[in-house]
Amino acid sequence: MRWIAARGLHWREDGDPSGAPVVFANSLGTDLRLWDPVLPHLPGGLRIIRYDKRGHGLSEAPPGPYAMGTLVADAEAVIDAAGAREVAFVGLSVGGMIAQGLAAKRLDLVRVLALSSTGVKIGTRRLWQDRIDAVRREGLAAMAPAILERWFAPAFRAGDAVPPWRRMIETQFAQGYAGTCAAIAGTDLHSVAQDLRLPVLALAGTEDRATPPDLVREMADLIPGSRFELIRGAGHLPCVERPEAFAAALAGFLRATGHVA
Ligand SMILES: O=C(O)CC1=CCC(=O)O1
Repeated sequence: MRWIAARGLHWREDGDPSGAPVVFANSLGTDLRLWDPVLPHLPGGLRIIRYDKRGHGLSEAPPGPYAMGTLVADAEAVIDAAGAREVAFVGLSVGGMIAQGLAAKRLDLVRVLALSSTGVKIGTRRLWQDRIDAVRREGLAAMAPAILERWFAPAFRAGDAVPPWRRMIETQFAQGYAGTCAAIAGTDLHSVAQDLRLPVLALAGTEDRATPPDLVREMADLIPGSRFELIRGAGHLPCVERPEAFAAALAGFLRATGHVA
């Protein structure tokens, strides 16, 4: 367990300490355990760096609203704390927005991007304000059923794997959740995406109701030379629902771009 005191951020590393660095950024309402199902399926020779976005997991949850620039600066701080450079940055949903912002700002830190279940703009200001009002009024436990419906395809929800993910939602900070909603509401990366000049993989779950495949494809179409792949049968969190397929797509991309042998 590692800690960046100046920013109140929790991060950790796994895998090969001298391997090719891969940084993972999680989505709204999740913490770094989001990536647990994928790690066993990744190739060897990777240095896996994960962190809890501010307002989530073991990181601090200062009062919001958060700005996307602050979330990007947090990602920079994690990479600096790890002493890493030229990382592969993997971001899911708001984590994918952070990834785009980071690559635009600090191309020296990032070599390739994998953007899962994300877009250049997610939802509307009205939608996010409603979400902020709901979390302040009701709390995350009351919102969990609706969140799980957006996260997972019906087949996954019908099985017995959902309770730990419900717990993950319920144990996040309401203040951190609201602060992050505000960051998403204020973010439009249309012009940023068009100017990205690095290898990018865009991944979409065919059953995703939060960031449907068309939204992910819109982002991929804006990024010159990017690659778009569908993960069949998965909702918003393909790393949870289809971890082997997610890992295979990521590993194929890391090999194709020479990030790992
Ligand atoms: O709506 C959700 O809960 C899914 C989501 C949207 C942005 C994000 O990070 O997660």
